[in-house]
Amino acid sequence: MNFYFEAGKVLDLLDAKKGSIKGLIGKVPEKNRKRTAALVIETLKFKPVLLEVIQTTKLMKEERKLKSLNLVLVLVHDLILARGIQAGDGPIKQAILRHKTRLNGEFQKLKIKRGATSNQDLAHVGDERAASIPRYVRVNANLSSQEKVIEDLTSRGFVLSDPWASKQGFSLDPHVPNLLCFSPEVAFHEDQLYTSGKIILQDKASCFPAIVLSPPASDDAVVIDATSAPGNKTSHLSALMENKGTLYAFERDQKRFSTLKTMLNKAGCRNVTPINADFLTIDPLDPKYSKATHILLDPSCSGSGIVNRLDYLVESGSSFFTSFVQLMLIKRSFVPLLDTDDAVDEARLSKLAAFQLLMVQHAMKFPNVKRIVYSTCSVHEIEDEHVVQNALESSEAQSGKFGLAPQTTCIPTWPRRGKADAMKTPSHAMSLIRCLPGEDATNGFFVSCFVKASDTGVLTKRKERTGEEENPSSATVPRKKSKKSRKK
Ligand SMILES: C[S@@+](CC[C@H](N)C(=O)[O-])C[C@H]1O[C@@H](n2cnc3c(N)ncnc32)[C@H](O)[C@@H]1O
Repeated sequence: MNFYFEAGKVLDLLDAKKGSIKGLIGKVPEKNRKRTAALVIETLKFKPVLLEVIQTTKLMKEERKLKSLNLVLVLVHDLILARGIQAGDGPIKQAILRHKTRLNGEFQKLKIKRGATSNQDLAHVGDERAASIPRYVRVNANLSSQEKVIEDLTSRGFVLSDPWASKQGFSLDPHVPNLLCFSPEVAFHEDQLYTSGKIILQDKASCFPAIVLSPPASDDAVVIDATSAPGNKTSHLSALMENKGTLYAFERDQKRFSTLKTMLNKAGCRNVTPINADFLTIDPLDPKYSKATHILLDPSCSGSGIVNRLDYLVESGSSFFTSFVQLMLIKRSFVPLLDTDDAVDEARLSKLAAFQLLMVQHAMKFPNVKRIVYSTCSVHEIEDEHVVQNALESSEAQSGKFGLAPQTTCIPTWPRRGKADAMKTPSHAMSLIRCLPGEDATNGFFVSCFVKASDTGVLTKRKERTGEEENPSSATVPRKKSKKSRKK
């Protein structure tokens, strides 16, 4: 059983972002290392299928002894996809064997449903589009500088050149300051720049929200990251704030909160106050938080934009599909996340969208907030443009006079904007940012930014110039009719 425990532990550590597959397997006692490596990789390849089988059979719900999802995953892997569980009898093995027939049955049903002719057809082989995504490396300005990192890299043979031409080449990203692009084959998990927190491995698109929020860098700044773990965007915000002021970082999940704290510590974020709480329960008028002028909302989403699934499972953890969340779903039978049935999918997306809208509306209640960024790693309109449209029409937006920030303040040179036909006023889509996997050298992503009408600055300038109040951002503000126009 030992070697199953080792494999389960490696998967736990991968979920907690405590290292790379290679690094963590290197720490497994040598006698079990080879076997553990094979089991971990094979389990990751089949993880979505195994999760679905475990969920459908209600195995973990019925067998209270089974507490670790990752241990169950490796055991069920061997039961269904290998030569059976290679361990002596014990209560955990027995608990799983009691469901052997159903587990095998559900697996066969799944194969038929997916039109698979062999088990390998169900393996997660990654997405071809993932191959077009460079390895992005963000320099953590809290602990280093682009200049110093480049100096270090070039002293080790890296060259500023085309990252697609060789493994040694890297380039500066044209849209995100402090972001370097390498060949996807380059791994940095063991690199001292990474282990020391001087660089952060973060997809380009997921750097957009902090840039668009553009938080102030002053001692009296108050900023909120409402949904923080694992903390990539929090640490980015902290760096943009030059480690000044206060950044409240909320995270409702306890386990992810502990990952967040580790990450913030490693990244030298001295201006961040992490709080293990549900953002929706925070009183916007609480004197501690009411001063917040900028809020980042990157809530749980379907993760449909993430194409580097294997990398994603072991690296980013920034979506719904972490084992911990899966465990909660499997144990408590929450939303049937893995159901491929269209109707269930739609219901799940609607539920997510309703929650996402609530988060935006709640952020709009903070009395001093000027700028709110809402982002997802989803490509579904329902979680993206529709949430934005509904938020614009909400009473919170009306009373707070929120509209969309103009394109000029939302990475204006990024060419792919929101979907015009998904917005009531098509031109509003220009304020929104979309990233398309396979086309944009990033994962799929969506970013929007709400601003108080009076805080765009554009309004006044344009009024001064032309005497009228039309501008790209004010055009997106749902305005109440003036007394004059109401009379007409
Ligand atoms: C997409 S992840 C955030 C990723 C993070 N921004 C990053 O870049 O590393 C969403 C996170 O929000 C947390 N979350 C969801 N709803 C929340 C709420 N109401 N209050 C606080 N945290 C919440 C989830 O537990 C999850 O860790």
